[in-house]
Amino acid sequence: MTQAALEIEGLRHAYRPGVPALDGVSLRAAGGAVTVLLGPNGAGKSTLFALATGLLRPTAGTVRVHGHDLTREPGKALARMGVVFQQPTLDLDLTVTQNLRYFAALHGIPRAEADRRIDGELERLALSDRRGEKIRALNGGHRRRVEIARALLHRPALLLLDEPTVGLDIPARRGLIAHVHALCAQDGIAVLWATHLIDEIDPATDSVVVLHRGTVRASGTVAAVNAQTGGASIADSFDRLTARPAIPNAAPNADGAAA
Ligand SMILES: Nc1ncnc2c1ncn2[C@@H]1O[C@H](COP(=O)(O)OP(=O)(O)OP(=O)(O)O)[C@@H](O)[C@H]1O
Repeated sequence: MTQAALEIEGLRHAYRPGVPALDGVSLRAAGGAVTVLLGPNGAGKSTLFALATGLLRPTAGTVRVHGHDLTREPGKALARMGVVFQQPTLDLDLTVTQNLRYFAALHGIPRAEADRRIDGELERLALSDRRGEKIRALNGGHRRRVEIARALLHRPALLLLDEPTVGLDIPARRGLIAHVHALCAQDGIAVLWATHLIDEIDPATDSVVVLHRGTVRASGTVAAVNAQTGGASIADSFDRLTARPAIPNAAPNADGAAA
């Protein structure tokens, strides 16, 4: 099997002894595609992100980023990874450019090169005209885009996004989803996108990993997951895999439109 940008094997973590939040999770995220980590509240998505970024140490299992083991070669593994956490981490009283320059400096990117990269990322995220504004003045969708621009400045091979659309309205959500898919296609980076929202999956292109109560219940393309469950759609498969009772004839809504 060829090397994927992210390879997780047998990952386990328990916050309390005997109560695993993750219990032997394995998954891969390949370059040029979005892998959607789909799970309901409490499935273990944020725990997986904390382990994949080295914030928590697993009780068992491995995380490899472009072949670099996160425990044994944390510097090399983290250098290839960009992260957007669920909770925004921009400095509200700095401008867009100041936030991005600060992050570039932390990565040791020289100022002139940092400014070139900042210009490029802001342009493709349609934010060039906001560069001099304080983060406080931006709406939620634009703040998220700044976080994505920041996560890409050191040219990672892997981008981790933990529920990046939380709090955004529907047009902002759609815009963010489209931007991230375009980044994948343009740069060939791998994206792991955690969500509980089925309508954030592009059934034509995305891979899906369904996580429930700390274990992977199914994975693969949408067609493969539906074949595994016998579901008529990914929404149906998700209900079957997470044992949520299906609501007959329910109208699709913003949180779970059938794909
Ligand atoms: N710091 C913590 N201490 C103890 N238990 C925790 C902690 N963080 C998470 N948990 C528990 O671990 C399990 C997985 O939680 P986690 O936050 O990883 O799930 P999630 O899929 O990200 O959920 P959500 O969609 O609600 O963010 C849950 O049972 C949760 O209560």
